[in-house]
Amino acid sequence: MAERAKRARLIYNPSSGREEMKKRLPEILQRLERGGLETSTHATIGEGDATLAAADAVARGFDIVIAAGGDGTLYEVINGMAEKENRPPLGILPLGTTNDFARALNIPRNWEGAVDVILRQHARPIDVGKVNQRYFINIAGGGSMTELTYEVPSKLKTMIGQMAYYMKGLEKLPRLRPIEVYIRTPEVELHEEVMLFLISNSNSVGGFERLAPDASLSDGLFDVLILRKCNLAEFIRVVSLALRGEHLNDSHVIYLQTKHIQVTSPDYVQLNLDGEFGGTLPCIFTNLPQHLNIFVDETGQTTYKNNNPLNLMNLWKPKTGDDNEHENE
Ligand SMILES: Nc1ncnc2c1ncn2[C@@H]1O[C@H](COP(=O)(O)OP(=O)(O)OP(=O)(O)O)[C@@H](O)[C@H]1O
Repeated sequence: MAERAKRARLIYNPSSGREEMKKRLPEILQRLERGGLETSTHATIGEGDATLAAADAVARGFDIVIAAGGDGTLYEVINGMAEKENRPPLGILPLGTTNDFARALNIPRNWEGAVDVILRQHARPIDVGKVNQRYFINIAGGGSMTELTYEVPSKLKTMIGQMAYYMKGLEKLPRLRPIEVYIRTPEVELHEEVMLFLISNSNSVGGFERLAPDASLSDGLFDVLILRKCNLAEFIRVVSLALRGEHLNDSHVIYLQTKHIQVTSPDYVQLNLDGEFGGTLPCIFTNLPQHLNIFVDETGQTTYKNNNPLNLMNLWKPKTGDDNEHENE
């Protein structure tokens, strides 16, 4: 008896990035089908819909789930899958304004290359972060500037792409304020006034490629970076060091690795999870080791061009497809 074709559920956000998915859908479906994946689609209609669609795809027994869009869509899809017992492998088509996680996995930014990664079905087990009842795969953070990613209106991003982040970042710079936090891990306890804290799974975050140089996506550990209270000049200096990966020895920076971390604060602190609003403190972060299988480029051929790392405008600039093409395209 012939083996049945694998069934894939393609969950896509038609509004992602420059709305490329709307144009490319027939070609993407054709390539997936020719590559042997019987594919059906779900177009998301708004916030939270990709989470419902992913949970539904798991319940209906699809062999593969594909998230097409930006980091926001990926975040929602992961939140629909992470709780489930039988989690099918996940493919990513990075067609959003920000695609930090696809970048961390070296998934090609061009749709043909990304589809081919899915068709080769080389899965890598990836850690997932759990915070209260939500999940993240790339980074969680709180404090100055971390709310930037979800404060920029989607329409503005569609219209002017990354410029929208520059504008918002400049607007916020004079209003940087420290927050008071209590941080508890199995290894340390801290009580500090901090500008921000980041709890990272990968090293590719918001345009910083060397933020957590030892971060591994599969080691069961978070890389935690905390920036102590500082003034504007010091803030900019540490950020420019971070762009070169030279910030870890700075006296304002606390760096540690852990699998479990509790953060509380007397202040009102919003959480950013993979670029989306993720509730407020207090929070408990737990690393779920190798919780999801994600298709990656096993050939190692995908490389990303580095933008000018000394350009301070990169401060607020998540990498994009528009200015971040692959060298091997
Ligand atoms: N049909 C839709 N129309 C408008 N927004 C939608 C729609 N479907 C989903 N969304 C929302 O769009 C948000 C952004 O999606 P996504 O990350 O894929 O695109 P993006 O262009 O990279 O934007 P961002 O930079 O905000 O992540 C998601 O958080 C999702 O809730």
